[in-house]
Amino acid sequence: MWVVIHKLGRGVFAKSDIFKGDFILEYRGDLIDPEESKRRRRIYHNSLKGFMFDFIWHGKFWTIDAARDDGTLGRLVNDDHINPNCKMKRIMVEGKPHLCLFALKDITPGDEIRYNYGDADCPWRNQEERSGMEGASNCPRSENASEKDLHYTQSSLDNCTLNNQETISGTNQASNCPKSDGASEDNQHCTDSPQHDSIFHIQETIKGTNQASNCPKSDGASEDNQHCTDSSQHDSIFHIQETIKGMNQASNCPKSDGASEDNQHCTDSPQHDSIFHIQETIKGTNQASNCPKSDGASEDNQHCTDNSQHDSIFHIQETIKGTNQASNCPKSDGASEDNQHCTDNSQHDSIFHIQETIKGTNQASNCPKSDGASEDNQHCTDNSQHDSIFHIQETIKGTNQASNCPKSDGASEDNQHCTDSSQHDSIFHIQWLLM
Ligand SMILES: C[S@@+](CC[C@H](N)C(=O)[O-])C[C@H]1O[C@@H](n2cnc3c(N)ncnc32)[C@H](O)[C@@H]1O
Repeated sequence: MWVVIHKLGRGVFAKSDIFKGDFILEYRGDLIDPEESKRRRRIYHNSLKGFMFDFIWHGKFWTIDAARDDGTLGRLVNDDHINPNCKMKRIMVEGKPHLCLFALKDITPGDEIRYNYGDADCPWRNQEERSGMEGASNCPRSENASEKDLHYTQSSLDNCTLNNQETISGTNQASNCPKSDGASEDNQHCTDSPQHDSIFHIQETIKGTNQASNCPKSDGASEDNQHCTDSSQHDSIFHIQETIKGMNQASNCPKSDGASEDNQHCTDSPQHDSIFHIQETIKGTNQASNCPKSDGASEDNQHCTDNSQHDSIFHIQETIKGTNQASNCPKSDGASEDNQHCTDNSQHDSIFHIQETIKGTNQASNCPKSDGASEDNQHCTDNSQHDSIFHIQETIKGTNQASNCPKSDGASEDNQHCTDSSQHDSIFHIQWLLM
């Protein structure tokens, strides 16, 4: 069972053991100077100011602005100034400061990751913790994130990223991964994309109800494609629990786990083949979505079968009480042409567009534009929406949701998964029953 924090909105929870001194994740965002920080604060809604992390560097206040939802988890870690289990440190990577979280103590599965935002004037302190998205113009702020600069190179960075991905789930981090609080500072290698693939559950609360999702079962996918099995909780499974009523939601991109080039849909920085199970309970009703069934696509393209769920990138566009969030298609960096479903220019067949209407506000997402994918893989073009794009339209509070089958305009037979005569297996119609 997962602890759900009702009043703080989203929080990040350990899924596996984390040990004292372990590097946990980076607080990622735009590094901006004091002038730019001031400018953004002038125009940001209060709820966004809470994602601006100030710290001193070279005698000035700099800011990491994580207001934009880039899918990373650092921005979702909550404050605890009394009993934090981790600490933010400033790490230098190729001359630029990065903010990285390190465990102050052993953290066990189910614990919420929380750090002391600093001496800032956080409005929720000295009073009962209350709903999180109220103004927090000076939180988080660390006035002494680190007393001295620790310098690292890109290669040590990359090396550590790899080790983190390989070792964190239930085991110690590799020896060259960053360590804190006791470990030599020399070992602190903060990574460029240190989001940890195996450990977090985002638990969100919808009016006091719990949500949980389980790892999909894989039983017959080729080793190459088997990203989530019974025995190994896969790094791409995210549990997204959402809090509606004043909260934002975010989706996170899982990291690549070393799929062969053939299956490398999302690598390094780009997001990865991911299985999302979004289960939402709103006012006591359950909703569930299931993996689409495969209809005979070539092995090469068969990313989702009856038993092995599929590499899916979710784009969750959410408008909650007038605030938009958007996530963008990950960039592909070297997937073979055959499998390159999401490139700089052509988004991928597995992109989910989740449209949610909450409290009467509409959001819309559009089909990604394709400009250069091979015919074989061109699943979503200007004219033909692709078979694997999910349009989940959700209306909360008594309205209907519907999704339509995309129209095909000439994609090769191989890829034409949704036609007039055969409703395609990858289209989900998710309808929510409310109240
Ligand atoms: C960096 S975000 C953390 C993620 C946030 N809970 C969310 O759902 O987006 C910082 C914001 O979370 C909320 N928050 C963080 N720690 C809190 C706490 N201890 N009590 C109440 N609200 C908190 C505040 O609104 C703060 O501005």
